[in-house]
Amino acid sequence: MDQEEFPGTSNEDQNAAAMDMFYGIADDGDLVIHRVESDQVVYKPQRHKVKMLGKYLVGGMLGEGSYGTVKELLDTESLCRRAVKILKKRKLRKIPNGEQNVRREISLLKRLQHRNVIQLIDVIHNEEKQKMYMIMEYCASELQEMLDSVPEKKFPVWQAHGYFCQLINGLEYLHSQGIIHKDIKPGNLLVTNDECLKITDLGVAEALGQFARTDECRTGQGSPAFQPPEIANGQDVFSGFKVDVWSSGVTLYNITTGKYPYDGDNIYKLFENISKGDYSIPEGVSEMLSDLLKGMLAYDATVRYTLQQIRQHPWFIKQHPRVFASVKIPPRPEDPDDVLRTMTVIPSLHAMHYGDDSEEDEEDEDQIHEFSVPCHDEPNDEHVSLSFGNEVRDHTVPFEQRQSHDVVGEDDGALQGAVPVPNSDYEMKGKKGKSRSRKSKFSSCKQS
Ligand SMILES: Nc1ncnc2c1ncn2[C@@H]1O[C@H](COP(=O)(O)OP(=O)(O)OP(=O)(O)O)[C@@H](O)[C@H]1O
Repeated sequence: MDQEEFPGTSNEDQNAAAMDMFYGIADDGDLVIHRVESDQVVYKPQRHKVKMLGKYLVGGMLGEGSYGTVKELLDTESLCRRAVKILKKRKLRKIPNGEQNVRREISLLKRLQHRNVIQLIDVIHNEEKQKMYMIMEYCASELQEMLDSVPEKKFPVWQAHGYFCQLINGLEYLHSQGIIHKDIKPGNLLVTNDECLKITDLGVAEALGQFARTDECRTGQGSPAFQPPEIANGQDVFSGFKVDVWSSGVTLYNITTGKYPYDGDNIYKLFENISKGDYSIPEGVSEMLSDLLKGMLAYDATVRYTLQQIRQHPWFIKQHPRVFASVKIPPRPEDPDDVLRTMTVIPSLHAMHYGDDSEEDEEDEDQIHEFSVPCHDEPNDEHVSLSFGNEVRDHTVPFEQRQSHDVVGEDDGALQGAVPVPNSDYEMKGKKGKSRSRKSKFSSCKQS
């Protein structure tokens, strides 16, 4: 801010005076926000923190699970998009079987390679920070997120069929490797931009012994609504393969009808309903699909369909006409205009390749006065530091061209469309926040 604007006053006074200029108070005491044209807004270059994890450039948050956060990466050698699950060992210790589940998931994923099973690319340990990084193939969305984006919460039959066939392919591969997934559900089925389904989350999966003669299992820790009667009844020993067939049946039921075969207000009620075996198939479901669902949701696991029977079922074989429009991958909630879910590493790439103009920054620094206003979307605001060993770099470079909407406080209705711009430099500082409703750390603007 130009010191001459408010001579002889403290920074706080100047900020307050500047705020008055933009908000103003009308005669009736109401707050008035003065509209400022976008061409009057000049962005001050900001430092953008570029994070590297080995050869990977770290982008924005993709999601958060109970075990850790998932962020986007760019492999700077192959230029492949990747995802990293960041696991804090201290947090894992607080989750029942947390460390054991992660260790098992890593050891299982390491030996798997199939188009319909998520590929684990790399695992990085940071003993000093007690963190673990699981680098995986990048997926654009998950079935659950796609279902949640439409009011009817289901896919058209032809689209559901395409996903279901890929689920059966992936599951058949897992079973051929002696692995029971035990937690098949739409939330664990990721989708790539080219519609390839990937089974993920092998945290509660079980590998049958190398010389096991049956698929007998004794534990089930999957999501309750997808559990078969034998688990709901507390049976000691049950067929692992048939558990996956059942939960794939519940998944098929869900993605084609938007409903669940069994529900309940709590897990006890839900398990009671599952163990009664009393469910119905909604009206409008074709006879062919209804028949497949009944075969997959057979109460008695011994008569429940096998994967081979599913493959041979007429509904599985049928070419379903594409009569209804597909459910698309929705834009990320934090950026509704970005329908293509563009790479979140772009700001970092920009910062890396357009270099540092810190001279200008330093000149301006004395004139910057700070105040806090809510803004949105600052991907690095709560970023974990990824620097460790010699492998990882963690440095700061300015990010020159922030998007205009960065200065509009979308979290604050009062600021929508009306940018509070003083006629001198300002830096706005926000609070730390979470991925989907993150607040901007800074957005600054000056009036020319
Ligand atoms: N490989 C990936 N590519 C893109 N996004 C991913 C990838 N893996 C996970 N995600 C996103 O991150 C979110 C969290 O994933 P994660 O596997 O940690 O947890 P979850 O399966 O949702 O929950 P939980 O671990 O509690 O069962 C997912 O919902 C998904 O949106």
